Amino acid sequence: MAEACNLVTVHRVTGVINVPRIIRIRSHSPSTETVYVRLLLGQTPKLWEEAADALAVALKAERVGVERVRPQVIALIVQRSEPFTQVIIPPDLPGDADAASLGRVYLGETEHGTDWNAPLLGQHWLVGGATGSGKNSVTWMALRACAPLIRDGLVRVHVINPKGTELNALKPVSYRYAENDADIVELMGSFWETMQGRKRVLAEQGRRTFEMSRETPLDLLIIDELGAVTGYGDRSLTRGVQAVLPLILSQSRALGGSVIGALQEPTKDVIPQRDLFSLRVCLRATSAGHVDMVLGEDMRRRGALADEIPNVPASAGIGFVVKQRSRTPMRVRAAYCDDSDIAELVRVAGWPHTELTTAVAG
Ligand SMILES: Nc1ncnc2c1ncn2[C@@H]1O[C@H](COP(=O)(O)OP(=O)(O)OP(=O)(O)O)[C@@H](O)[C@H]1O
Repeated sequence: MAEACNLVTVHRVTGVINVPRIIRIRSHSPSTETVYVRLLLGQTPKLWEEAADALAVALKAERVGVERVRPQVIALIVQRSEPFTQVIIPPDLPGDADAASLGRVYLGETEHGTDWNAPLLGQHWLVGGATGSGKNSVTWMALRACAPLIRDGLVRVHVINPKGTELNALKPVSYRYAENDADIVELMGSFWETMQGRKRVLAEQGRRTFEMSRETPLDLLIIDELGAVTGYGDRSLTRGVQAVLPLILSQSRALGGSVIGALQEPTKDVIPQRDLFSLRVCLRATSAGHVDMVLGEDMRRRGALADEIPNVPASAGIGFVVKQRSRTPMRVRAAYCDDSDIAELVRVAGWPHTELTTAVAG
């Protein structure tokens, strides 16, 4: 196999063929395995990345990703078939604020059969993907983790929903909610003012880092259709948003402001400061170019084949993230919140509010 893919070396004098040694194979599931390979002298991980397509054909695999493990050792992620054949059910909502850890939010599963978690506190998330790819699943999972914290006043949700769809279920539990252009610009402006106010509070308290409390809650800004508000929307909208969004993205993390943005058509002009989003997820994409635009340079070549995810409902929620440590793409699937899961999250997040409304109505 290595020979067919030009991954062997030949001794110049003796003519002996050196074949890279397989150190270990780990099977995560019938569909995915990791093969650890010791590189031959003179070989680079990049050489193997460039041979990934040929390796996939030779191994009869759908995809081969190449991960740098340590000097001279790489791991080949060999995906033979779709690892995610079932919809992933979200775990129970955390019952109380203590149980909800925003340092480690459960989002779904990885191709290695492990939980897919990501920190939300002090982080921004970007979710790219074609229409119908399931972008909102990631947002809903973040909100489920936040539900008891919203109820207890420790998290405030600011929602920008230009399409007025699905996320409108959040209206009753949102601190701020906007659908039309003027309201969106106003909401963004007030979010930035909140962050500036927070800066003053922290300075007065002599603190440099934010701690989540009722006085200083986590302000979570959710932007559905980031592209519309930063790029291809009406000029008054995009101008207003562009005036503050870069400031919010660059300064709010340490002040208790997090942003989750969803994006359909990832192009340069609509992704503001991509690198400020610490978690970037690329679900099914319509073009190869979109993948690197969301995940970062070279990620498609290194195995994030999001544009090859079939455009069928059974693929919703499947995509790629980049492992922080090795900078290698990893296939993931977000858990799916159905209408009853969303209703439950809104009920828990809005509990005192709902109680109050019921009491008044009664
Ligand atoms: N994580 C998931 N697992 C399984 N199915 C999902 C998942 N997420 C979404 N779906 C299914 O895919 C459909 C499309 O999802 P959704 O509308 O969230 O996609 P989207 O990317 O937000 O699309 P748009 O950009 O058009 O709003 C949903 O109606 C649901 O049936």
